Amino acid sequence: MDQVEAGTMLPLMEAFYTIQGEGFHKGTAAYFIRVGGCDVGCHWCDVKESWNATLHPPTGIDEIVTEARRYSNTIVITGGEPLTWDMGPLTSSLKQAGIAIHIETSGAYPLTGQWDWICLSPKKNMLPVGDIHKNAHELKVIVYNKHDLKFAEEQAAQVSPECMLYLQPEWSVREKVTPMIVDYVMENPRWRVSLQTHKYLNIP
Ligand SMILES: C[S@@+](CC[C@H](N)C(=O)[O-])C[C@H]1O[C@@H](n2cnc3c(N)ncnc32)[C@H](O)[C@@H]1O
Ligand SMILES: Nc1nc2[nH]cc(C(=O)O)c2c(=O)[nH]1
Ligand code: SF4
Ligand SMILES: [Mg+2]
Repeated sequence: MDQVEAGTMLPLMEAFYTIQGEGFHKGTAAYFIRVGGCDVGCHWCDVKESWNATLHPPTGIDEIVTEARRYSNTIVITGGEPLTWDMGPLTSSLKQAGIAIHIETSGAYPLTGQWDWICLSPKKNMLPVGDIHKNAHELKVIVYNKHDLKFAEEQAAQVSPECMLYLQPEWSVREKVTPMIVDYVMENPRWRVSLQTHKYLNIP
């Protein structure tokens, strides 16, 4: 559909008001907009239902923004992979409404849109493109095994000096990898631990 190509409609999977569970803004209220479509293919992805964009109805950005502003002055755009789509129209409309806009992204597609906070969560199987590393406010690497710590350092070498660094256990192996992350952060205090606290709180 032309309007989805243009970013004036987006395949909307769900939108919900909750507490940001992860990373730097953990613990703060925000309205989440989950956009469908992702072909990065992380085998442990916790929202595989988001991958097929055709299952999620093309929704006009005016409708998305009207709903969002009823809930919060902070919006997190996630997915799926939001950068699959042109984020320009949605983010300029949210900006006009005076809303702070955050993104959760793998960076696998070119960065579009205007952002107050970029959380980059790079994936080995489809590396970030362009210069998103330089623009990231937060680097959040998911740790599934020991090799992911090496990958984390390779990614950290590409971000700005101000970028916050997080290691987040992959949920299904959290009991195994969390002790390894704890030791790593104590030895490398540039890094911080990020937990998916919303899953412990039983909230979306
Ligand atoms: C579902 S993704 C959507 C946004 C984007 N596609 C990305 O990967 O950054 C949202 C966040 O959840 C993380 N995530 C996904 N599955 C996870 C899992 N099983 N355990 C821990 N974090 C996970 C991702 O790395 C990302 O930081
Ligand atoms: N509460 C809550 N916090 C989150 N932070 C990042 C999430 C995401 O799926 O992008 C997420 C999510 O799904 N729920
Ligand atoms: S990039 Fe994000 S949405 Fe896509 S498969 Fe990986 S974790 Fe899931
Ligand atoms: Mg999530």
